[in-house]
Amino acid sequence: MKCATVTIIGRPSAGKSTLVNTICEAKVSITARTPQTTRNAIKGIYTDSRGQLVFTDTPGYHTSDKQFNKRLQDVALSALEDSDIILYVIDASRQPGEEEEAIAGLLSKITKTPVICGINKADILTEIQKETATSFLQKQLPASPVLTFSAQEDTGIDELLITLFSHAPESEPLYPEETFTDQPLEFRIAEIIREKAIRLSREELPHSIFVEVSDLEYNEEESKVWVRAFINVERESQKGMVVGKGGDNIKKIRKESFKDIKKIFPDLQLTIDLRVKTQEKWRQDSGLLDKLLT
Ligand SMILES: Nc1nc2c(ncn2[C@@H]2O[C@H](COP(=O)(O)OP(=O)(O)OP(=O)(O)O)[C@@H](O)[C@H]2O)c(=O)[nH]1
Repeated sequence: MKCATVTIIGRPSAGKSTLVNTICEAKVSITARTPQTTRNAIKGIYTDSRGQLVFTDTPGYHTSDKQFNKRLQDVALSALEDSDIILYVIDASRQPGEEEEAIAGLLSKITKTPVICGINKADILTEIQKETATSFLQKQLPASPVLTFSAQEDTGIDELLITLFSHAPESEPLYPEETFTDQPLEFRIAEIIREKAIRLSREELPHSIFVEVSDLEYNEEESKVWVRAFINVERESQKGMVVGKGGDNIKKIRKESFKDIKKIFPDLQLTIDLRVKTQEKWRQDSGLLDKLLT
């Protein structure tokens, strides 16, 4: 059997979360049109007769030196050093630019861990865009194989898995076969709510939101489960944007979250108590950042 930990790196919105979801066929990470929505190193686990691949979905790599982005960068770098394989995903519909060069430059310095390059969004790329991206990657990372696929359309993914397994070391699986994520339940629930809150709120909000599941109670006799969660915003003024007029928006967030959380508890009667709270400057609170990023 083979088993490898695979760290996915790439610019924000390259499609890293979509790729993990497609491979693992489960909603383990969150996707949204807003860049940099993935704050944690989330694992998706894929197992078949060849062995097991454990994916770490790194946050978007940023060159900014602000504390928040710096922390994201630290997470990406520490995850890279620990893995068996690095999968570098690029969205070739955008020009490479400074950020892409920074990532490629960083990866070119890695000698011990194999780097596999993936050109994503093949479904919307022109031949010229594919060629430009391929030659960029061949120049920057001449030792790395380059594959083209569409995470969204699920094309080229089988070839990607073949390449990943060919670089995976011989080893016993790290997780039981049926596992697709090792995230604690509270975290999965918080991620579902955060995704809905981001999708349903105005553009300027996303980075100011984090979700905390404060209570998760089961009543086995009555087949009931009760969830209390807080959507935390940074400023009092943002609270209204999440809650919406007459509570309209928060109701929508709860309704949409309910559908996905219900899938986790199909046989239980689910109640969600969702509230909005202001926690000023949470992004500058390093204690809280530690909690969220580990
Ligand atoms: N056309 C097309 N769109 C894609 C594909 N893969 C991802 N997308 C879209 O690209 C956007 C970003 O995808 P994500 O998976 O959230 O990207 P990410 O790299 O995880 O982003 P961060 O978490 O911000 O680092 C979403 O709107 C996806 O639907 C693809 O293969 N084709």
